[in-house]
Amino acid sequence: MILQNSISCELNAQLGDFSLDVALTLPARGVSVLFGPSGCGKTTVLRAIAGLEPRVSGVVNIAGEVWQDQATFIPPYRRGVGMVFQQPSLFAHLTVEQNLQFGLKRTPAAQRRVGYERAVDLLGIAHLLPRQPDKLSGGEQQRVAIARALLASPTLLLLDEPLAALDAPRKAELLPYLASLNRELNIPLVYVTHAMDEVSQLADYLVLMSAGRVRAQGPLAATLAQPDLPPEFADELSTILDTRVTALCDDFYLTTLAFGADGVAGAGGELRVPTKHHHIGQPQRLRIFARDISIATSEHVDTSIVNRLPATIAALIPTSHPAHVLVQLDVNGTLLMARITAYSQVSLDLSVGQRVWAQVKAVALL
Ligand SMILES: Nc1ncnc2c1ncn2[C@@H]1O[C@H](COP(=O)(O)OP(=O)(O)OP(=O)(O)O)[C@@H](O)[C@H]1O
Repeated sequence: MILQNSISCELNAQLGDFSLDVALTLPARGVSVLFGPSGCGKTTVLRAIAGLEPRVSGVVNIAGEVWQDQATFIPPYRRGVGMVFQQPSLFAHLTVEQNLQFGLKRTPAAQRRVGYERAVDLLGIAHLLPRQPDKLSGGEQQRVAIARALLASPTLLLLDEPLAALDAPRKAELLPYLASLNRELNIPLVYVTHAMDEVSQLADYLVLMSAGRVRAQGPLAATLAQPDLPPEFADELSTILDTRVTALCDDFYLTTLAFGADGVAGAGGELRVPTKHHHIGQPQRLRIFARDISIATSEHVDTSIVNRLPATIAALIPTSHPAHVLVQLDVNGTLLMARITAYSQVSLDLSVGQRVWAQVKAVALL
């Protein structure tokens, strides 16, 4: 089945003291990430989509196909979802190759959407095929588990904190493989995490959850730039920028990245960041937290802050915290969001339309 349009869920449950009441509309392509603190109900939503939570009532509609409603409950084995969990659950007595063959045999040849070679190649596990799972690192085991799930040709791949059990280097090793699944395959991913670095690197669509409710949802960049993010997510407020490498300064190990309105690199402005194996012309996505931009009414050259951008104040927006104000900045057509104190707004006498300098204190490369 080719998925089109959307994955739509309305889910309700009372599990002891915990109540779940969510309505989601996820695009049926790309990576949708459910993000929120521990215990907010992310896993329960994922399991309900897979048909593993009979206690959850409501509607699960996958691109027009009803998996659950008042009259219907398609059993899990007929939903054709692939699941990957925090702990890779490989068969210990089988080699990697035999584990993969197990996934492959679950789907008749005519219905296969991912070939064996392709899955092995995508996850970079050809050299691991003869080994037993206990001879693999945690990250390698997880790559095999993902390949096995893919080989069952799922209509939807559900990943529940697949990196949570890994240390930082293993996590960094696995993230690019997950990102490539999105680019290379036409299988929608729904990904649960409480790690924001995974969100910004993987998500096309973001759902912010807390206490069994959806607090915000939408395309990644638009959701993170939403001025009215609920207080528990206010620190996440940020601008995602798509940039292109325009210069490399080897003396100081700095890369110049140009961004622009309508995707024209350089039309908006330039940022310099510590070099990370860049080459000229390379696309690079950035995240700039609103709390990492400060504002000056004149250019400060006597500062260690490398990135200073001339901007116009497009909007001044109160936040749920009285100490903070959001400043929407227009940098030649690209909008950046800054968070400053209400005290600074008053003492600098900031107003909409004013020309200022945005001082960017930190940039995260995604
Ligand atoms: N059978 C149950 N009885 C009572 N409460 C339950 C039951 N199953 C789950 N819960 C509660 O439901 C809430 C949501 O759990 P869930 O695992 O979905 O959260 P989560 O956001 O995925 O958390 P984590 O990030 O820690 O995995 C939790 O507070 C949990 O204690």
